[in-house]
Amino acid sequence: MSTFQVPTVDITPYVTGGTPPDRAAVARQIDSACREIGFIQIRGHGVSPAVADGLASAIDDLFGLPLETKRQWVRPPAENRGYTPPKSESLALSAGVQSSTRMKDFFEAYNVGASVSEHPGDHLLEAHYAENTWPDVHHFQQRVDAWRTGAGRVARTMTTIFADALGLASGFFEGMTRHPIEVLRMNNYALPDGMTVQVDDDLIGMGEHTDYGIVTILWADRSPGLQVLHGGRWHDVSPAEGALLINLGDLTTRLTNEQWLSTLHRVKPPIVDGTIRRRRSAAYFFDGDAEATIGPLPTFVDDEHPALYTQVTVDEHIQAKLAGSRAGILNPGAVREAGRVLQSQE
Ligand SMILES: O=C(O)CCC(=O)C(=O)O
Ligand SMILES: [Fe+2]
Repeated sequence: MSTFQVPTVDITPYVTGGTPPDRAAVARQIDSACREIGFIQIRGHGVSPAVADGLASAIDDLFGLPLETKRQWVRPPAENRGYTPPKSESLALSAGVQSSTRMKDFFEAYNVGASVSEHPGDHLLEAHYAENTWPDVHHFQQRVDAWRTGAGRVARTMTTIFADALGLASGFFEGMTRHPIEVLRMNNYALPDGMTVQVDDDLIGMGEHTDYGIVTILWADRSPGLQVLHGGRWHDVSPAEGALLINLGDLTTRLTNEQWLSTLHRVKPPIVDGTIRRRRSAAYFFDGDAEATIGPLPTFVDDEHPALYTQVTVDEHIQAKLAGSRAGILNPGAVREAGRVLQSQE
């Protein structure tokens, strides 16, 4: 495996009010990172280490509980909330890639997100804004909500930079993120005691997929396992101490008519002495208003660049993705993502 590096960008000028030239320099760096890689490591994001430590400790307290205890917080597949036991989801199906012979992904997860009650008075497509189930873990909600608030702020800062970098009107993304679908998925990669699987190269923590929305803010501990597809090969990615990973989702790819890429990624934690080395991560998905319509923007379409996607609502797009990952229904709308995975396997 090569020593591939994702670009690092310090976004301080957008967090603490930098000068216009400083901001323009950040926007240029983000533009080239999004065109070439679709994954960025950011510094200067302003979320305190104490808040990150709180998130990590909440993850540890929760996933350290017995499987049977955690199972009481499982929610139906249609609601992207609560506990997901190991081997319940197949992320590759969300990307339109069939993996019938492969065992399901072994990650376990806990999802929380923006709920109807957080947007009183808005008429929401309720399926995307289900209420949260909070586990019976001391101060779990406080610790996790502190992270959600910080990650939400980073997501909005990133979309401000995106508008500048893409030459769009400032405020463009605000228009489609008044009450965004927003989910924090906390992931734990470790085989629970008593689970027997063949520990071989096919064992996958989380199958290859692109994220679904506008942008993802990814906190990860520094255990290896995350890999991104670039130039037809999988590369290991690990954030530097205190940095956050940012990756683009499919909605941004659709808006930019593939000028910017939602990068395929997967998780394969290393196997040491026949067992999996534990890894933890938390992906904050910032997905746009459910009723917003998304398609290639006119500035990215011309005779040489015909529109590669039709207009869809965020609701339709996210539902098709979740049906793939959570309900096991291959996503027929992910033709272009599936093509990228299959190309990498040739
Ligand atoms: O565990 C990781 O680093 C990646 C998680 C991820 O890709 C996701 O939750 O969508
Ligand atoms: Fe992901």
